[in-house]
This record gives sequence, structure tokens and C-alpha cells, in this order.
Amino acid sequence: MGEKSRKTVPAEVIVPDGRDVASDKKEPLLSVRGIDKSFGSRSGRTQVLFNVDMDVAEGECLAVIGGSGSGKTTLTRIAFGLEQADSGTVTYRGVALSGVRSLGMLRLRNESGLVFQNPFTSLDPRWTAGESIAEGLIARQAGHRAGDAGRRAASDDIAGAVRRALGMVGLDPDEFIGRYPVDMSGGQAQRVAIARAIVAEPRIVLADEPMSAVDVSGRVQILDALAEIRRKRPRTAMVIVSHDLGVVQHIADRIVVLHDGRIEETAATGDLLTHPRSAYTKQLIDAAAW
Ligand SMILES: Nc1ncnc2c1ncn2[C@@H]1O[C@H](COP(=O)(O)OP(=O)(O)OP(=O)(O)O)[C@@H](O)[C@H]1O
Repeated sequence: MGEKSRKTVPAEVIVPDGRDVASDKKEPLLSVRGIDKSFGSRSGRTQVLFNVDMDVAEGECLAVIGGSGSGKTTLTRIAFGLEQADSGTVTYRGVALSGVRSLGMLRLRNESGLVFQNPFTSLDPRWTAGESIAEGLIARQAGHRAGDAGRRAASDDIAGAVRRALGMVGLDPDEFIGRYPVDMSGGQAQRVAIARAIVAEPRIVLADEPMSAVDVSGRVQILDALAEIRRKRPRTAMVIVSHDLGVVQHIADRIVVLHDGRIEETAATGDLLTHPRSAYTKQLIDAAAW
């Protein structure tokens, strides 16, 4: 995606110290405020997140970058309700994730798609790509239709949705629908995992280091797949975690830089690349592999 085609957030919403007060004029889709997190026993606790704020707007692609151990995975797991913060709040569509059965948590679970680093551990080796991708939809549709006609209609819908999702990630449905993970490259398997994450048309997708377990050609295809999802589903928000700024610079609208558990800066991608505020961000720009 070219620099010109990038959506940028108005400069006035980026406050001077780099804190992310609001990514858009309207309410963010997902909002994280004042998150602290420590790990360890009472005698030896290590704090890994310090008063972190982060917003994700509808349709926005936000990249969270930082070195190893900076807290990217912990922060995004907390933001998506997969882990509990020690203090602070997470709000999805204006409702707090206040417990596993809270409205905010149920909505977020139902409306998010998750992609993790290693597709071979997230895909069931006993299932074909078609079965893996269909799984989420089948569970969701089961409650909505009754009777044989309903079940037939549901299975037609599912087959169509699975084929569309495979097409969106650049995999030929005829070729891949019946294929098992063992017969896929890392890049193909990761694109199947992405198809599974987006088949139910989630409002927000988390991709945690989706390219790190894949070779260079596979990485390009994964990036293309994510860009295609953004084109076809412009209202879907994405949060992409990466240690490499180069990987995300062509797809992210905004970038959050984490350093030792603190937000170093948050800015529109073009601004961050051309006018990095911190020495640490400059280091990440210099180290970008792509
Ligand atoms: N369950 C856990 N128990 C103890 N420490 C943890 C746990 N999860 C994460 N940590 C620690 O928290 C810190 C942040 O880890 P996190 O995985 O969030 O960082 P990261 O930026 O995603 O790193 P990486 O790029 O290496 O995956 C690290 O020091 C890590 O060792």
C-alpha cells in the first residue's frame, strides 16, 4: 500500500507526549486505559506494563511494535480479554470487560478474530482447511436456525463463506478446502488461520506476530492477505503485533511503540516514520528488516 493511499488520523488527536487519547473523533471500538500488569509471586513480582493507554477505531489498522519482552503480547492479550490486568480498564463498544460473563467480554469474544504466531499449533492437524475455517461459523449458526431446511441453508451459507474466506487470503478454494495442515507451507497454513479468524466477519482482528514463523515469500503473502481483508472489509479493525516496524509500515494506519512496558509514542504511520519523537523509535526504524 502506497504512502498516499494510507488513511491517517488527524494530527490534532496525537497529544504532545505521545499518549493516545483518542484515535478518532467518535468513540473508539476498543479502548485500553491505565493498564498495569505484573507477573511472578508475591515475593518477586516484575511489572511488565505501566499505565498503558491504547485506542483502536473502527476500520483502523493499529500496529503494536517494540523489542522482545517489551510487553506487546501481554498488552494485546489484555485488550482482547485473554488476560487480566492488575489495574486499569478495557472497554469494547463502550462497555467494560468487567468479567468473563460481562456484556463487553461476550460481545468482544463474538465479534473478534484471533491469529497467533504459529499456525501449526493453532490449526487442528486432524481437520482440513475447510473444516477448521467452518468451525466458528457452525457454532455461531447452530443457535439461529431450526429444522432440515434451516440446516441445509446454513450448510450452504457455511460452504460459501468458507470459500470466500479462502479466496480473500489468496488461496484457491478448490485446492485448499480439503487440504490438511501437514500438506501446507507455513505461509499457506497461516493464511488458513487468517481465513478462519475472519470468516465470521469480525469487527476486530488481533494478529500477534503473524509473520514471524514464516519464510520471506510466505510473509509477503500474509501481508497481502491482511491488506486484501482491509480492502474488502474496510470497517474491520485490525491490531497487528510485530517486533519489526518494516513488516507493519505498509499496512498500519497508526503505530504504538512499546518499550519496557511503557508507551514510547503513538502516531500515524507516516508521521512516525518521518518524525520519530524518541531515540528508541529511531532505533526501530533503523533496524527495520523490510
Ligand atoms: N505468564 C507469564 N509469566 C511470567 N512472565 C511473563 C508471562 N508472560 C509474559 N511474561 C513476561 O512479561 C514480559 C513481556 O512479555 P510479552 O510476551 O508481553 O512481550 P513481547 O513484547 O510480546 O515479547 P516477544 O516479542 O518476545 O514475544 C517479558 O519479560 C515476559 O517474560
